[in-house]
Amino acid sequence: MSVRIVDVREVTKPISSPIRNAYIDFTKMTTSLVAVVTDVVRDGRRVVGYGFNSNGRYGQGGLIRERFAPRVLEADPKSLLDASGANLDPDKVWSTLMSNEKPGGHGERSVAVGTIDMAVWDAVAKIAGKPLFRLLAERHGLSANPRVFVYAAGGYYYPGKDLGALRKEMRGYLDRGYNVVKMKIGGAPLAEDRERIEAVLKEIGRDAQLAVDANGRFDLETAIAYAKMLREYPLFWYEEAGDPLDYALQAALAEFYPGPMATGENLFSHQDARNLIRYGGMRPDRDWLQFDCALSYGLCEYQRTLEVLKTHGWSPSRCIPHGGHQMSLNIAAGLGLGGNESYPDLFQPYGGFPDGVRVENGHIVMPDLPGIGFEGKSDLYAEMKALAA
Ligand SMILES: O=C([O-])CC(=O)C(=O)O
Ligand SMILES: [Mg+2]
Repeated sequence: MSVRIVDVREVTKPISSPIRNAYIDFTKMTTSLVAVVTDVVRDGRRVVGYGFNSNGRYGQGGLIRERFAPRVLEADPKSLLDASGANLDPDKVWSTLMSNEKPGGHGERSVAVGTIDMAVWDAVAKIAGKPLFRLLAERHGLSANPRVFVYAAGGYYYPGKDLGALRKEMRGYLDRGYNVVKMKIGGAPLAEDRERIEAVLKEIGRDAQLAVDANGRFDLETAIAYAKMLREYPLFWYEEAGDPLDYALQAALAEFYPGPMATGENLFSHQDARNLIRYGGMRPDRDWLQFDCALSYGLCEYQRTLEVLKTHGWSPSRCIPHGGHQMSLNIAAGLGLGGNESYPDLFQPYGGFPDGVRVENGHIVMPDLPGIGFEGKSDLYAEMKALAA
C-alpha cells in the first residue's frame, strides 16, 4: 500500500474581531488553513489532514507556499514513512520541513511549521483509524483520559464595553458550564483594571475562579505594582506579566506574587521553553505553562518540550496550552496535560469543540472521532472541505 503526500494546500482566512488585549487588536487577525492531501483511502474517502495556526500570530501563507510545502512535495515519498511503511512518520516529515533551516530565531517560521505539522498528525491518526489522543497515549505507553479541563477565555477590551457587559459575558460562560474564566488586564490604568476585576469577582462569586492576562505588556515596575494589587484576590492565575523573553522579570515577580502565575504562549521552541524553566523562576508546584504547539513547530516539537519539562521535574499536568483548538485537546487527553484554553465566543469556526460536546463542571469529554476530530465540527469542516477533500 502506498502512503504518499500528493499535495499541501494553504489558504489564509480572516479571524478578525474588534477585541483588544493589552498589546494588539484583532481587527486584521488571520489564520492559515492547511490541507495535507494523501493518496490513502479510508472508509471510501481520501485521507486529508487539516491544520491551522491557532490565533494571535497571523497566517503564514507566504512561508508555507514558498518554502515549507515544496520541501515536503519534493522529498522522496519513502523518506517520509514510518518503519512499517504503512503510515507517515511525523518526525521524518518534520525533519524534511526543517531541512536547510539554521537553529535559533524562532520567529514566524515556527507558526508555518506548526500548522503543517498539525495537518500531518491529523492524517497519521486518520490513516491509523484512531482519534489522535488515543494514538498519542499508545505511543507513549499511557492511558488516555478523554475528560479534559477547559476554561473560558474572554474579557477583552471592546469598544463601548462597560462593567455590566463584562459581567454579562462572564455569567454567560458560567451558564455554559465553565468554572474558570479569564479576562484581560494591562490595557487600562491599574485602578480601572481593579474595578473590572472586582466587578467580575462579584459576578462569579463562588461559582468560578478568575484568571487575568496582561499579554506581556508590563515592565518590571508595573508588573510588581499589579502583583501587589492582584495578590489581594484569590485568582486562578496571573498570566504573561512581562515580555515573554524577559525571564529575569518573571523570576523577580515570584517574590511579589505568591499565587499561581502562567506564561509561555509566546515561546516557540523547546529551547525557549527550557530557558523559561532554567531562568524564569517558575514554580512547578503552582505555576502553569501555556506553550501552544500550533505556534511553536507543532506536536513533534511539543513532545521535545514535554521531555525538557520532565528533565527539570515538571509534570505535563502543569501545561494548559494557549489557543483553544482541538489539537491541544487531543494532546491534553492523550498525554495528560492539565487542560486546555477555550474561547467560547471568539475565533470561530476554528476554536471550540466537535458539535454536541458540552462543558460540564469545567470539563469536556472527547468524542471518539478519527484524527484530530475536525470532521465533527460542521462549520469548521465546511471550511476545510472547501480547501481539499
Ligand atoms: O489575546 C490573545 O492574544 C490571546 C491570549 O493571550 C490568550 O488566549 O491567553
Ligand atoms: Mg494569554
